[in-house]
Amino acid sequence: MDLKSNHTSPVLADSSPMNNTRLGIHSALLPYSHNGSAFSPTLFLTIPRRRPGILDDVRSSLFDAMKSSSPTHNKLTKESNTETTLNDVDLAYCNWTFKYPSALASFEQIANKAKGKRIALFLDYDGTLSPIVDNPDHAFMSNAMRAAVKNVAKYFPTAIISGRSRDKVYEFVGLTELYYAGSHGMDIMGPVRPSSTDYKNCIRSTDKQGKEVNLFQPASEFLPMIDEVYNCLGLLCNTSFREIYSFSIVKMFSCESSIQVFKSLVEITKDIVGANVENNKFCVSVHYRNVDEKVLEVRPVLNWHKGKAVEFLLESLGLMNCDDVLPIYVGDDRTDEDAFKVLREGNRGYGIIVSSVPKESNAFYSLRDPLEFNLKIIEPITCTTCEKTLFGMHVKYSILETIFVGDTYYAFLESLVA
Ligand SMILES: O=P(O)(O)OC[C@H]1O[C@H](O[C@H]2O[C@H](CO)[C@@H](O)[C@H](O)[C@H]2O)[C@H](O)[C@@H](O)[C@@H]1O
Repeated sequence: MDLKSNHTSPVLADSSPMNNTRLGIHSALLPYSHNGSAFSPTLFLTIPRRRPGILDDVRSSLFDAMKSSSPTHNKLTKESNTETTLNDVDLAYCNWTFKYPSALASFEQIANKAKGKRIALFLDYDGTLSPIVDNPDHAFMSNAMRAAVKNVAKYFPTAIISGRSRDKVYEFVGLTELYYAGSHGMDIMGPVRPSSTDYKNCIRSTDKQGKEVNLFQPASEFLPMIDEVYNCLGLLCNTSFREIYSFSIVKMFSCESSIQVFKSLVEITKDIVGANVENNKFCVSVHYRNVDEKVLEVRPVLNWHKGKAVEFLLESLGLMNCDDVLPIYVGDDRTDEDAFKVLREGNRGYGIIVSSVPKESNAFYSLRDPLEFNLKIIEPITCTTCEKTLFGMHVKYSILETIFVGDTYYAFLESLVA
């Protein structure tokens, strides 16, 4: 098994591509961010001076580039009889979907691929099942989404893989029928594996309902250090983070010790006020999205990520290397890319990226926002011809949406539940 921990230091990672100020800090890194931007593994701190950030510039130049290589979309408005252009943002998004087609529009293609296969569904939480909101404690999923996920899980093994702590994401989702992986897959509670001896730190345990499960925590040796970092950051936030008026980003760095992390953060963020620190058990998130949609994360340097968590769960479910299994992973941020990549590289399944802005991804398909990913109603249907009870997904907003009627529809559904 390819699980290596070469360092005992945690990593601070962030997605901002800004580079105004550089402060070198020792370390080996894992480049993680929540915003989908890739960055080079160099060490520096970046402190942009003004809002809006460079992301806006990048975005607008990207849009300009797309626009100039696209046909002009003009339309005449009936009322004013004046010419108006299609909104630039929509146009850019529209162009992007040539590369990452909408999972809704491509349902037939997905359905074809799923024929005769068992689907295994992996879902990210923030930005996928819940909308992104300012306060991380208020990222609630809607009841409709919960009901949809519950229904999906009746038919397909379904797991949530989140950067949150496993307990926290379970608290939000509240469905006992799912498998949960927290801390970006570093804390997995899954089905009892046929053999857990090949994974260090994989133990038998019981879940909240007393059911026997496997608990895999590949980063458990980092726990004391992460706790220390969390305590330091918590103190820092209480004292100096009051009201954010300027914008500082630690692009990414890691240190010999959490004390160094703490000292660096004090220095970098002394003018920043109002941020919020979240303990995700094996990771610590420092939120400063009130300046921009950013989160800084401290996590162990460990060759373990959401892609590995998908593989681990597939293996635990006895679905690994099975030709008749189609894993689907839905996620929205940089950490989900590891899972998309695993599915794409092995030609095993489909990643679906939830994004309202164009960005490079290893996913195959896209969805615009969590509202579009509403698995709404999935209900058993009785086929009028064969009288078998079938599995139905036929509502407007669903990645698995189907509007088939008649035989084709039933044939597809039958193969799904076969
Ligand atoms: O893997 P995920 O389930 O997507 O979790 C990733 C991070 O999500 C949360 O932060 C993000 O959502 C917050 C609530 O909408 C938002 O305020 C923040 O700006 C986003 O980055 C969560 O709070 C983090 O701990 C997770 O790592």
